[in-house]
Amino acid sequence: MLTFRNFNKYYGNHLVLSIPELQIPAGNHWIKGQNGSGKTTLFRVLGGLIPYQGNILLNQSINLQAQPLLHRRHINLGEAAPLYPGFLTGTELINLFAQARKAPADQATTLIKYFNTNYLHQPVRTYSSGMLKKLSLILAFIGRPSLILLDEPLATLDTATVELVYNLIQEYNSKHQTSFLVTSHQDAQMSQLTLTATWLVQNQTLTQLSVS
Ligand SMILES: Nc1ncnc2c1ncn2[C@@H]1O[C@H](COP(=O)(O)OP(=O)(O)OP(=O)(O)O)[C@@H](O)[C@H]1O
Repeated sequence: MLTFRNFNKYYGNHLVLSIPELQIPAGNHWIKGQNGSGKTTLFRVLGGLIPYQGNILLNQSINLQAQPLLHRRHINLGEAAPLYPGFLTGTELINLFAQARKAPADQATTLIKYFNTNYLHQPVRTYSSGMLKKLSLILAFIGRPSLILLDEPLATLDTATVELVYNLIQEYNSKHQTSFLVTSHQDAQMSQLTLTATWLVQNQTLTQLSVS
């Protein structure tokens, strides 16, 4: 699914990640790593938010940096601490994302009901952190991407909503062959997910810890 070749990410002179050659197959992947190891940086690179050196290919064909439009159609990013303009409502953001990603009809409505979000008519600045997280998850699941990146999706969610997130990941995986990269500091909860492999970000690189 993802191929890294001579990949390096620096902030100024500070090397944060270096992956000379790596393949990540399709499926569900859990990315672990200590605070400051580079997980969010990796996701921001894969989400097309920050530049990098080298090549990353999706499905052997889409070069993420050279084909930004295809990239955006195929990879969705749910950020750990999303920032949205506070004056927009959740509904406005969802409509915008659904239109931009050519989402299937009724997908947004189904997701809104699924996450029981009855507050989306209010501006984003009035949301609690859990309410904001649910909105960011709806936005991450909108469209039909090949890959969804979820950075700390479980943080600030109540137990019932965590369960909903797992079930939706499994559903997208089996029905639409969507792959997932998920970071979490919550080991016990991640074990509920059927994982293809677990990875560790450490010493400025990404290594595979285990395969299911
Ligand atoms: N915009 C930035 N400019 C400069 N350095 C940055 C920037 N963002 C992150 N870093 C540095 O890159 C390294 C990796 O940070 P990153 O946020 O990717 O880690 P993380 O694994 O997601 O951490 P956490 O688990 O605490 O969220 C850290 O040393 C951090 O200081």
